[in-house]
Amino acid sequence: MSILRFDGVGKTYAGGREALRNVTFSVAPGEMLFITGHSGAGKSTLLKLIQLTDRPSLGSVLFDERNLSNVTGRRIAFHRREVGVVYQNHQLLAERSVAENIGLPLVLRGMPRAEIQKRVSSILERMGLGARGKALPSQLSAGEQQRVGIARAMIGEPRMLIADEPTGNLDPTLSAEIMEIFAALPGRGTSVMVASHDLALVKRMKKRVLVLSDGELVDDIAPEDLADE
Ligand SMILES: Nc1ncnc2c1ncn2[C@@H]1O[C@H](COP(=O)(O)OP(=O)(O)OP(=O)(O)O)[C@@H](O)[C@H]1O
Repeated sequence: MSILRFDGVGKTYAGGREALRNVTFSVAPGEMLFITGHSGAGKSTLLKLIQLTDRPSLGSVLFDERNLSNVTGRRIAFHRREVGVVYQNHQLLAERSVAENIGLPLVLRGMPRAEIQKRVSSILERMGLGARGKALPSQLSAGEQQRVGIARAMIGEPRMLIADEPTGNLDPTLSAEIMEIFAALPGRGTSVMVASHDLALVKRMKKRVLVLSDGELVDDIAPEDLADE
């Protein structure tokens, strides 16, 4: 049983650039893994195929045992509810409070306000942002803003959380702190997949690491094989 399975996936962009070649791996429910590789290795392309912002040219992507090539039209929006996304620059709404930013995905789903408030307070606590709900994003530090981005992606209890270079704008200490937050997220039923070019940082987290090079999956390192590095 897997939440995500790539089976012989290839992606060639218009113009002939082959971004992914014969990529096969699977992710168990609640598993945490990193994906790393040099710039242009194909990390963002792989994440786009999970969000259905792009489609494979070859092979198949299965999410919760469903082939995503059969997910079209209105069903794309339902699929995206199951995939929380954390962005590098967090993309928070500047004029909305932290609590409003985090609750927005639930407002869009029409959830009752009291239930949204309850969930938002709980996730604010969990992210160590308990006192910052009424603040505007600009009043927070870079690390706090990224924690708000993670909270917003998690609030809908997605089956999988994906993040593309979530520490790209942070200094090394904050980057490690944010990666620790990702590493602590699974175990509540959400699988987490974080892309980062920073191999040294990723290896320190002692989680599974997929390594892409020129579009090919060249390594799939188990946490126990990172223990002594
Ligand atoms: N929309 C596109 N059209 C054409 N080529 C693209 C497109 N998006 C990405 N590419 C190319 O596909 C390859 C893989 O890009 P991708 O963004 O997936 O790599 P990445 O590993 O995420 O890199 P980075 O760490 O720099 O973000 C690169 O050569 C890139 O130039």
